[in-house]
Amino acid sequence: MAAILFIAPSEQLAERAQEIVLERNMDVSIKVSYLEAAKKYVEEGLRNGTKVVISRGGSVYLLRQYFTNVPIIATKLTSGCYINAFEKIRGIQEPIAFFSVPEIQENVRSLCYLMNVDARYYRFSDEESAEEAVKAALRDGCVYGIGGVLTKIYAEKHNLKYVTLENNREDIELALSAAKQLLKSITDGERRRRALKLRLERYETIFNYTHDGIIAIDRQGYVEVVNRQADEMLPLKNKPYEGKKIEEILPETKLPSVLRSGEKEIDELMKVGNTIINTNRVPIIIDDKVEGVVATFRDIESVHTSEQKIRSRLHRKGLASRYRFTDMIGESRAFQRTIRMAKSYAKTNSSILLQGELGSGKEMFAHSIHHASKRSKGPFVTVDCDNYSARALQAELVGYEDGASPFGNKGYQESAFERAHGGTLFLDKVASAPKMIQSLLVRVIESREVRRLGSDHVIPIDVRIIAATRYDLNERVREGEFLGELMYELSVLTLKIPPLRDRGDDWRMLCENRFHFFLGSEYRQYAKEVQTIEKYLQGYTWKGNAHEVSNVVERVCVLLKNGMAVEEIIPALPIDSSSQLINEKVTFDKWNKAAVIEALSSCQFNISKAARMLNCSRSTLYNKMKKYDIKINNMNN
Ligand SMILES: Nc1ncnc2c1ncn2[C@@H]1O[C@H](COP(=O)(O)OP(=O)(O)OP(=O)(O)O)[C@@H](O)[C@H]1O
Repeated sequence: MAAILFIAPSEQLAERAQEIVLERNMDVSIKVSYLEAAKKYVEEGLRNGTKVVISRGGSVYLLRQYFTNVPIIATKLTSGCYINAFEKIRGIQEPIAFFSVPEIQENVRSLCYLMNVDARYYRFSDEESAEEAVKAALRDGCVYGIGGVLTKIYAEKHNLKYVTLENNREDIELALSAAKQLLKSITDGERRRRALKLRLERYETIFNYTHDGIIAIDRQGYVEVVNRQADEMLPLKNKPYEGKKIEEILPETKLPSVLRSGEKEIDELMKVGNTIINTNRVPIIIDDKVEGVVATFRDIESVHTSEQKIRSRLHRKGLASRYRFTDMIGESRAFQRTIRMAKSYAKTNSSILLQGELGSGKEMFAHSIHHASKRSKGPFVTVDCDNYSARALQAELVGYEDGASPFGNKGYQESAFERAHGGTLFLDKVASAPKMIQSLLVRVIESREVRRLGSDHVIPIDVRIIAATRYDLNERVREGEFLGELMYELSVLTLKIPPLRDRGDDWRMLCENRFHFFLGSEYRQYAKEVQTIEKYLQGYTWKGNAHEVSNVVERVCVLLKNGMAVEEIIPALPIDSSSQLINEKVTFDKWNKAAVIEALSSCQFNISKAARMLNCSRSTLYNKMKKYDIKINNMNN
């Protein structure tokens, strides 16, 4: 069925319409029918793509009542249609009946008056009233009836002479043109609606699948849209939200003030329950007028989660903890007790102060605690407080905005607290932090917020702090070197790491581990020498703890690999000042092979540094190395 359906009440009208349709090459389905019978064609047409219906007279009236979802165009009877009819009734003196559904047109009335026709006008609306109209005409003494096909039926039934009005070509053309135009605007409208729907669906998808919550209000402050995320993130009231005043759904809102000022507010932070939400409020300005405001909301936690995912991918090495408790070597009761304590601390969220001598494993404990904590998937950030000047340490800890770098650097820098958000911040050698940094730390830790240098807003942070020191902080506080408040903040839990000398045979296990590390596959070759050396080291107090174990073993390995005999190496081993062997070491000849190797290895095999240490020129040192056949390639292999 074509998009235009023409229902002609008579064969004659159908034929005329067909002619025009062919001439104009139009796609129109033409059916001959009227009134009730015409309904089935419209129904069929609607099922098969009909968009516009054309009909005439009473059928139009009836079809419009039945079908409200399709436009029904009427072919109008213009005055030209009556000319033929007037030809037929010329000279008749008796009354003539004019039957029609709408009010008879004024021009027909004028024509009757001019032609001296005694005209009577009868209106009807359906078949029943059509018959009644014919009967009334007969009662009124009418001898002729003029009208459409319906009243013709009753005129014939009641023997009233009748002239059927037929539309002329012009009427049909008019109706077809109107139908064509209407069809165009319907299909255009449908296309536009489809495109709009598609666009809306696309926006709706973006709207509901973006991580941000979105609320838009119109210029009067009425809510236009609220997406799913905003609904979940904010304590909104009075659902459904659309169409309500923004204050009704979000009482504390600042959107109306943006509506008034027309000024956007970017990166504002607001607290909703325990969640910190980052908000942007942007006015929609059209032709210099504020037409509404769109606000986006982002849960800082989720920002950090996605940032962390990216960050941990990019800097996996830098931000992830490097050690686990299982990496720790030591079976002494003292050490095992410390590990057990550290493991129980790991389960909490409190600050931990690690106190232990140089090289006792504080950093290793900090990593392991982080790894065993609920924050293990978050970052582990280390700040060595001994490594920076006061200004640099401040910049490292709190960061700075673009243009606020204390060193005139371009761009911004995130604070260590931000980088550690959701994870652990390890403040190593915390006692080295200058006083002004200590008070800054107190402020940040207490408020759990950090403000970058040059910034006017604070960033909430969720960080567990582990600090390390080799000093007794209580003493430092007493001496006025360390802020009492900071010590209390940091030492909610304290872990004292025992020195190696109090850990039984742990030193031997560490030595073994290091020998394996430095000798690698050659270990078995030197097993006897290693045993002798370990025996010799028995009782040494290891003031530098694991650090010192590692350094001594590394040096011994270099000497062994250079073909030195154990007897030659023994004088190069560390001894306690109380030991008698000290004199042996002191008299160690500067140009002895062991002394040259020791000097080289303690300078990481840097010739210039070793020469300075031995107080000789580089070439003298080269000569000695040649003499003793000392090679410095692959020393660590
Ligand atoms: N129990 C242990 N098992 C294995 N290796 C250890 C152990 N303790 C320390 N180490 C190693 O010794 C070195 C020094 O340890 P760490 O840096 O943890 O000590 P620290 O107390 O933080 O030192 P510092 O006082 O210099 O900051 C590291 O290479 C570490 O891996």
